[in-house]
Amino acid sequence: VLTLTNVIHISSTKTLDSINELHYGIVIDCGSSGSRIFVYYWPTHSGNPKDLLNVQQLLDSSGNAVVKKISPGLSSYEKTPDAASDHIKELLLYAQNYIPKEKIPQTSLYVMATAGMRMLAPSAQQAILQDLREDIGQTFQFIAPENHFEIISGKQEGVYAWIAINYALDRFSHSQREEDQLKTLESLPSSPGDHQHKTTVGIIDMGGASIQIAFEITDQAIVKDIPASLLSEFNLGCQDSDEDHKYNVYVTTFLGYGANAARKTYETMLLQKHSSDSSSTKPEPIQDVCLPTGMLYDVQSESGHSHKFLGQGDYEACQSALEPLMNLTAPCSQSPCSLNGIYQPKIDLSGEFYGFSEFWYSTEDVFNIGGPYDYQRFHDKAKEFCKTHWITIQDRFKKHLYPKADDARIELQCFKSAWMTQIFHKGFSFPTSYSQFTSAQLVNGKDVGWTLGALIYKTRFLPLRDIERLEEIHLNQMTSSWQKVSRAIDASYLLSGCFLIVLAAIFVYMKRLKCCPRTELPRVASRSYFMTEPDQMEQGLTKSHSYSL
Ligand SMILES: Nc1nc2c(ncn2[C@@H]2O[C@H](COP(=O)(O)OP(=O)(O)OP(=O)(O)O)[C@@H](O)[C@H]2O)c(=O)[nH]1
Repeated sequence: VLTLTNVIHISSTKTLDSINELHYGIVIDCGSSGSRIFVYYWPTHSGNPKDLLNVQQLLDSSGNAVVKKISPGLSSYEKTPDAASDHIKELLLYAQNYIPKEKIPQTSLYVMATAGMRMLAPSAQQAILQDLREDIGQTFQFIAPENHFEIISGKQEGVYAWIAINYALDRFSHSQREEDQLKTLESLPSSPGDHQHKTTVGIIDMGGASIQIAFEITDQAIVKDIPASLLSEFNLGCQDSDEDHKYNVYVTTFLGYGANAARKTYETMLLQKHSSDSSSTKPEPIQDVCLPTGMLYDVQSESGHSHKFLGQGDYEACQSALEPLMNLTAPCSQSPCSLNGIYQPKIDLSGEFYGFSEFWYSTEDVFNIGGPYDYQRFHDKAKEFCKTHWITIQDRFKKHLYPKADDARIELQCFKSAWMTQIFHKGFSFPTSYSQFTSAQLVNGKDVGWTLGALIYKTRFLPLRDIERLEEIHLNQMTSSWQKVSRAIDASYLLSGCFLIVLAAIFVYMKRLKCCPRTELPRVASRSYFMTEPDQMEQGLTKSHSYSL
């Protein structure tokens, strides 16, 4: 028994090794302001088709996420596409140090570009992507077929961000016990085997060049009303038949509405106003209510001319000045509409929303109030910051009183604060009393950028492979255990059979002894008995005994 247990133990240890194996994946976010690499890992899938992969962000030995960002963005290689791969190589050389060497050829690499690249002409986009596809494949051993280098749509970016945060908040698990608890709390009827979706959160992601908004629609009547271009229906489960992970998400993107792009549009608007204003024969600087008081800011126009803007530090005037840029009066063919005449279904204000990128940086970097958003608190901070004289702000900056901010941040904090709040309250129509909005970057220690969602989506079928492998291992283990057990059973049956035969032989022999005493057995007769099966053993003994005589 000991030997059998040991054999099973050894084989299951080997199996466990393969089950506990770690897998790696890399996603590079090529944004308008820079490219950022993220490394993720996950253990082999649990084997339960209802579970998603357990994807984690890779940390270094000090517990810091393996992340690196370089500037400028990939789109800045518009005129020099041949140099684009050097930009990405720098990130990969950094990341590959953190992945076990033997795992590199099994690690998928995804290079995904967003709004900066979307804004380029198709020929420029293709030239950059081609350079990456050729050079990265030759230089690195990662799994990186051509379709792993792509410019993702704003809709994809929004859905990926939505997946990332809901995954980090554990809104995709559907354990029956949790559901039952939830239902008890909500006094909803529960039926066995009834797996319901947890409530998901919505997202608003404001990057440098574009904004995405995405939230789940559970009401089928509203789903039917949403134009296909604004709806994403997807299944995160590894099997199409998996109803538990099917979602209908309203998602839309606004290219050119990201904070940096909006600033450019605003500057163009000021320049146009200045040149069209008959009284503006006076020389520059041009007054800018969206810059801190007294700040002199150099602006490069699209035609390449330099201009000077002078900060007026008037936050509320800035908010009003930005309203025309949101195009709120555009014709709205299906109401209600948000920006640009785009339909946006009524938002359930009892639900939660999370804001990323600019929403996080604008609340946290200078004001230190990232996390749950409070309109009045943010408004007061922003108003105060804008009206503060630029000399004072610079002085504070030099004294490291804004340790999370860089030069670009403090220069545009006033403008970005106004843009963020206008987009949120006027553009997307969240009332100022809405208290379920949180700006975020990390949730439960996980970076919740869209890259995490992209990886979860791209690897959604991997569990199938693991499930098949686990089933195979399980089957082999069952077969080998059964073979061992059945061999053991065979052996014990054989032994018992022999034992019974011996017993029967002894019994027959004893009976015979009673009727024919041994002393009377003639030697010849003994030889003839030797040929009779039931007495075989006794005959042997007799024989040996006789021979020894
Ligand atoms: N403090 C801080 N600010 C950042 C960081 N990364 C980006 N920003 C700021 O946030 C703005 C938006 O940057 P991202 O969120 O990276 O957006 P992006 O990917 O470049 O933009 P899209 O292409 O529109 O998706 C930038 O212009 C910066 O001002 C960061 O790591 N720290």
